Amino acid sequence: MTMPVDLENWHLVDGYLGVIVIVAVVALLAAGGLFLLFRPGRKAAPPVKPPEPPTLPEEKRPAGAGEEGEGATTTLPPPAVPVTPAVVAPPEVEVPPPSAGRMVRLRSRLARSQSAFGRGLLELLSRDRLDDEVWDEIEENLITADVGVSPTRVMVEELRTKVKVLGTRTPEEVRKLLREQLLAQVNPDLDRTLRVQKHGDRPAVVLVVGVNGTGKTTTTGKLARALVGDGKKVVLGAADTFRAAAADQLQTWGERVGADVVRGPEGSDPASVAFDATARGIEEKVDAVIVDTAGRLHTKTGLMDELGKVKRVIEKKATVDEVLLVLDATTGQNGMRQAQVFGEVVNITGIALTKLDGTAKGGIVISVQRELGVPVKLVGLGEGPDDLAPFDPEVFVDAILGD
Ligand SMILES: Nc1nc2c(ncn2[C@@H]2O[C@H](COP(=O)(O)OP(=O)(O)OP(=O)(O)O)[C@@H](O)[C@H]2O)c(=O)[nH]1
Repeated sequence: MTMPVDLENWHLVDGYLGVIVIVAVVALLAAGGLFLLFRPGRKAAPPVKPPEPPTLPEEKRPAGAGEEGEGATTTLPPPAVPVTPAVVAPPEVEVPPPSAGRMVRLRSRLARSQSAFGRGLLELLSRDRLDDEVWDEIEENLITADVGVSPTRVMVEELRTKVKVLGTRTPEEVRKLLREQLLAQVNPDLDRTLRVQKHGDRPAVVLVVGVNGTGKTTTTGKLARALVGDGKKVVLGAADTFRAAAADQLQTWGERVGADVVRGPEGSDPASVAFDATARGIEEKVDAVIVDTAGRLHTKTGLMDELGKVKRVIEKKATVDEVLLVLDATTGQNGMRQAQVFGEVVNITGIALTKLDGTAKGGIVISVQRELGVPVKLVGLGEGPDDLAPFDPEVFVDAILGD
């Protein structure tokens, strides 16, 4: 039996079939897509990592950080360790060497800076014929070394007479002759004792004056060290209130040898610092109070007022035993003029000649003593803390002659 074919509706059947085929194709495509998307083994997109916490470089990392054992899941803070307060050791107090024999120890430095001057003179004086030209040269050498005009004339006259008497000279005789002359000019008979002896209960007071930059503060500090080295007790007064750094500098010098330093605010009255330092010295029964002053050379009257007041105020409590003028040996004639101004303003009792290691013009010892009528008591022979020595004329002259 055959089914009759409805030819009239055939086109309808044909339309349904088309739709079914399209739906089937779409369904297949969709299934394929899903398969591709979720097939086993397909790599998933990397998850977005949360930002890592910042890390410290190795040496800055706190101890224990990042050292947890494997598999640790939680990080506990390390147990609190009780903090022991750090013990701050008091600054070590130094014991400086005594002042005696220092110039001998520092002689090589002196010889290094001065022997050219001595060698030149010895060579000239050893010549067979000493005519006027040679004598002029000798004179020039002495002037160049800052011996000063009058002492040079005196020396040349004396040498001329003695050479005439001697006639022919051996090198030893020449050396002896020159040594005598130089020593006579330096004058070994001057009293170079530093007045730092206590008066009963009261300390001696040393006032340090001079132009800034000459080594005034350094010399004050070095002197304190030398006195401590000699077994004395010292108080320092930082009356150079003009420059705070000067007081700081002095404080360091004092701390190193266990000496108290009295200071005031920057710009305060130097006289009041000097007064307080003297009072402290009396209270602590020290041997010596050393007062560093500003002594700026604005005007002569200004300087006179300042130093005069400092001195008067100290004298309410003690006596000023020593007024030390600090003079830079390298400044030559300029330094000499400054020294004269100070000499007119205060009664200088001694000279501390600094930086003698840095100049060949050692003749300044002779000229400054002559100009001021005051002995050189101390010499600075270097920047080291113990490079200040009591002046010894014989060691000085021998160093010039390269002995
Ligand atoms: N070579 C050498 N240098 C020295 C000597 N004495 C001091 N000086 C140096 O000179 C410089 C000036 O010294 P200071 O003590 O600061 O001078 P000052 O006169 O006190 O000057 P202010 O501090 O401005 O008041 C420093 O560098 C010292 O080390 C010395 O005998 N020889």
